[in-house]
Amino acid sequence: MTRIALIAHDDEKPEMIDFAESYQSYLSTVDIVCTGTTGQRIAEATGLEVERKQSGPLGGDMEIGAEAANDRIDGIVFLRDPLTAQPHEPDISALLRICDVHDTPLATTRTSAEYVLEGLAREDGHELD
Ligand SMILES: O=C(CO)COP(=O)(O)O
Repeated sequence: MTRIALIAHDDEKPEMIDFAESYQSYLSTVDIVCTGTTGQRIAEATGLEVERKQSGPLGGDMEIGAEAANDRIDGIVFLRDPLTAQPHEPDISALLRICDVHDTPLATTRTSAEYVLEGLAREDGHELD
């Protein structure tokens, strides 16, 4: 089954929830994996079933990166906060790098996230509303 990672920094969590609501019908057909707090917020807001890793600062980005390194992830939406320094910046950079290495589709903005989801949905033969 298609496996999609959803990750958002704190300032971007409202945007991520809005995004997940917009694509809820498609997201309900795939496996979703999230960093801890993002997953909790998405599950509460949408009722979608999500697998939650550690929170980002506690290693969640690295857990998702490990899956990307094993080609287990079909796409990642990572809404980063471009204006706030993160204590776990090395982990974030490592995740982005491993996506480059494995050609894992990665979106870091709302519009690029829409393009990635639309591409994955098309591959899955899912009609978006
Ligand atoms: O920090 C994050 C990604 O780098 C996100 O972690 P949370 O989803 O646990 O807030």
